[in-house]
Amino acid sequence: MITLKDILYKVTLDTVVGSTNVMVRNIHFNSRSVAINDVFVAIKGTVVDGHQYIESAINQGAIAVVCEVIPAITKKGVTYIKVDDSSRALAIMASNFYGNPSENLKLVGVTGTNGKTTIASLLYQLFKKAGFKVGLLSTVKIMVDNNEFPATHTTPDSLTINAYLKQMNDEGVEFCFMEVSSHGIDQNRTLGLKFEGGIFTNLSHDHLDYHNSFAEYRDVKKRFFDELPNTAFALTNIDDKNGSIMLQNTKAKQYSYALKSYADYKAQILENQFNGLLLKLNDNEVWVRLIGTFNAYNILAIFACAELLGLEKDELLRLISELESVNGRFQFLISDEKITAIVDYAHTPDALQNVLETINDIRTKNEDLITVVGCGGDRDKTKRPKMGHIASALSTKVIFTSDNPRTEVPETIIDDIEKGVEAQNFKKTMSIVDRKQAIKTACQLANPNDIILIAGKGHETYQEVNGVRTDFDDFKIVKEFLKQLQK
Ligand SMILES: CC(=O)N[C@H]1[C@@H](OP(=O)(O)OP(=O)(O)OC[C@H]2O[C@@H](n3ccc(=O)[nH]c3=O)[C@H](O)[C@@H]2O)O[C@H](CO)[C@@H](O)[C@@H]1O[C@H](C)C(=O)N[C@@H](C)C(=O)N[C@H](CCC(=O)O)C(=O)O
Ligand SMILES: Nc1ncnc2c1ncn2[C@@H]1O[C@H](COP(=O)(O)OP(=O)(O)OP(=O)(O)O)[C@@H](O)[C@H]1O
Ligand SMILES: N[C@H](CCC[C@H](N)C(=O)O)C(=O)O
Ligand SMILES: [Mg+2]
Repeated sequence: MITLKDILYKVTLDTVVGSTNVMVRNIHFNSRSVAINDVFVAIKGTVVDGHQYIESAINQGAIAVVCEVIPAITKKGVTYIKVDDSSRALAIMASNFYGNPSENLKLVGVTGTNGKTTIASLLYQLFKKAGFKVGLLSTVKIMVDNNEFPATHTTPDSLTINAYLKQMNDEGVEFCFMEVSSHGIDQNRTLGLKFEGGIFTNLSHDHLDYHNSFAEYRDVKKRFFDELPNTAFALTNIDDKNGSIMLQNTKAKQYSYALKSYADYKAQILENQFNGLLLKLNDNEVWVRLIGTFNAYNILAIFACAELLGLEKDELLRLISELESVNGRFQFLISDEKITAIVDYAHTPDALQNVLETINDIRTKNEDLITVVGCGGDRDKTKRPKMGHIASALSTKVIFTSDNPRTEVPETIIDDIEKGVEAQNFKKTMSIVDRKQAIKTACQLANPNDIILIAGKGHETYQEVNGVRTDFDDFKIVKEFLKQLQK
């Protein structure tokens, strides 16, 4: 138990009705989770206004309420705190409640449209290999050193973040790498955390359903760097036209990385093949087992970040050459018959184009590129024809299939995708509703040296149909079929 006064340390209080010298058991922003002696923080959400649940939170035992508007009728014995912005207050309260755990480890945040999961996960891998106890908060999973927990968000809410950071403190974790999404920044989920460093990857059109404009999306990302302390480093991709904008107002020490421009950390691609990249990182040559130009950026960011965190260069280069691709992010295998299979999470037109262009940059005309792809049900329908167009224009053969149809009819989704295929590309395509059969067919169609891309599900381990999730793992399935074909 901790006093309300201690939880509110550094929160700017507008009005206080009642006492802050009360003992508090827990903090909640969802009234449904409130129990006796908890604090309820009322937040105006995107769907409803949490203020309308103040009464029900009190009925469930809330001893205090933090809100932007104190209700007209207050209850005796309950403390009401008015603040300017409840979600900001929540973030600071969350840190205080868990003993400011971000101050007891080195926390690095990765933000940008693409590459966050890849960079954060590879940094986790690298620091583990270097012998440290490490934490990870990512889209794919949460790691408290060796203990794995499922992730529900790319950047969880501030209470969840601090709860995991506290667990990391208890485990003696020294470094933690986390993804910082634009939703996370906008909703103050990372506010009040003490970051040792921040990394910017790149910015392209995304999440414009949530942010009103590209400029707003960019400015939200920039806020993360604006809020870094002067003890932190801010590492940015200067090849991206928004890379320097990110650092305009930061107090942190500024560092840049680039493949094309002048920068503190530079990389040159010496070889780009299906079994990896030969890179020159500043003046050091290193072979990495990751594919494609965008991974050269990711590796460079990792190299720079690890050096800024104090890893010794020679050891760092050796560890970089040992890194393995992240689950479902350009994860690849090469069969004994020399068929390359790539599993990637590309589930948007942009990402799909990116991945296909990367593969086409490496492959020669003699090798076929067979793409297996679908689109999720109950999700943005406008992306379907676009993905149909991109897949068929940039592959030799395409098999359209299902990707979590959810409550929709799978055949209808595939029809929508096929609407984007241009007449001259139709003969390259076929549709197989059953994703397992689609993958099997791709394996049967492939000749030695061909490439199979299975896009859309990446690390997911299920197929969701009508609310039911059954086990499904693209990588395991393709690996099994390619093995069977060898017999
Ligand atoms: C659009 C969005 O980001 N929503 C997030 C937001 O919820 P919200 O504002 O919609 O909440 P709301 O339903 O309006 O409710 C407002 C308040 O009333 C409370 N309430 C509500 C009902 C009730 O009975 N009692 C009660 O107290 C709610 O707990 C909440 O505090 O705040 C919640 C708590 O932090 C988040 O879980 C929730 O994430 C939803 C589930 C979500 O899908 N978010 C996605 C879009 C997201 O955050 N994605 C990013 C990036 C992904 C990427 O880069 O691809 C991520 O970081 O994961
Ligand atoms: N640096 C990069 N630049 C462009 N594309 C990338 C980069 N790194 C990875 N990708 C591609 O972008 C997609 C997303 O990669 P990743 O999961 O690492 O990004 P993310 O920022 O975590 O995305 P999300 O917002 O979905 O969590 C993948 O399809 C991957 O192949
Ligand atoms: N976070 C995204 C991921 C989509 C992945 C794709 N496999 C799908 O199910 O549509 C969503 O749930 O919309
Ligand atoms: Mg991610």
